[in-house]
Amino acid sequence: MQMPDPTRPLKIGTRGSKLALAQAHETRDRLSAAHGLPAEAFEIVVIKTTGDRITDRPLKEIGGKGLFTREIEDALISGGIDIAVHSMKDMPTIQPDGLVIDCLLPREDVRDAFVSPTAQAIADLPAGAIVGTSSLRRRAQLAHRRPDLHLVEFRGNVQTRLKKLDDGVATATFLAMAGLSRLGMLHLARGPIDPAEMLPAVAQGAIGVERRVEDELAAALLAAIHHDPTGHRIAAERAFLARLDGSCQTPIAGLAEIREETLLLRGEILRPDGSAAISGYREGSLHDGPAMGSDLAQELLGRAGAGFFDHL
Ligand SMILES: NCc1[nH]cc(CCC(=O)O)c1CC(=O)O
Repeated sequence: MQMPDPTRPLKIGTRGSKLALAQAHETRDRLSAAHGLPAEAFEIVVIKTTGDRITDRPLKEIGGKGLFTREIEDALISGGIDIAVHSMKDMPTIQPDGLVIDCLLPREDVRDAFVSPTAQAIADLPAGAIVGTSSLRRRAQLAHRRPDLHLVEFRGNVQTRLKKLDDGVATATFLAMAGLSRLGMLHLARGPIDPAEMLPAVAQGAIGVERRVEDELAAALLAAIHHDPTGHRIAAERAFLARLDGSCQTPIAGLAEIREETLLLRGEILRPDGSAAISGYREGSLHDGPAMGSDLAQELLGRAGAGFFDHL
């Protein structure tokens, strides 16, 4: 196989948060191990996105898709970087012309973690307890199960949110187990939440690597670290999301799993205020993910009827 030019390192674009950097390092280490390349063959390039710049407003107010990805994709298109590492959970379902994500790393824990200095689990929270989250999905899921809780907006990276808990702004919050694990902070989780109780976000725990479609060197390098089972699961979940036209404004959850060569997909949509939730299920062969995802989305949309998402 063609090897990277030793005088020109492969530029890996990423956001600058600790979690994003940990993911970029994992990608570099996997590439380095798969191809026997030294650390000098790679350069990590930190790119600031709109979502990173605006930290004082709820994400849904800033609006638009790709708040955490647009600037990185621009750098990829213009050749400033060669590959880009993303949390697939934050990725729009359609990539810009000329870019493709066909490399998924082995998926981490998909579950949400319950984080609180005082309570052991959701059931322990007293009526009226304040819970912080910036995720519309987690907010709607929690409001659905525990309408007595008081939900507040909790923006910022993992460190910022933990600081807010310390400062007593809220009694509890939720974070992805995957993020805590990659940050070496799993001890902060009181415990994982069973997906049957709180279905995770589409693609939670999955890292994807984006490249230019015509970049054959990047394609060959990345093919060696692609994890096929994760690819099938993410394809199903993202097809579900795509058919729902999921934006950051819509509470949607989805999880595909593989059991004995069968792909199992669960999906859920909720009213933003948690006053209703509709869920469904499909199963099929490993390559059926895209069809299963859009078919399940179609069913849920039909059951929901017009205006389902409008309630606030
Ligand atoms: N929206 C921010 C974000 N994007 C990816 C992760 C965690 C890592 C992952 O799910 O892969 C997080 C933080 C969180 O939800 O706690």
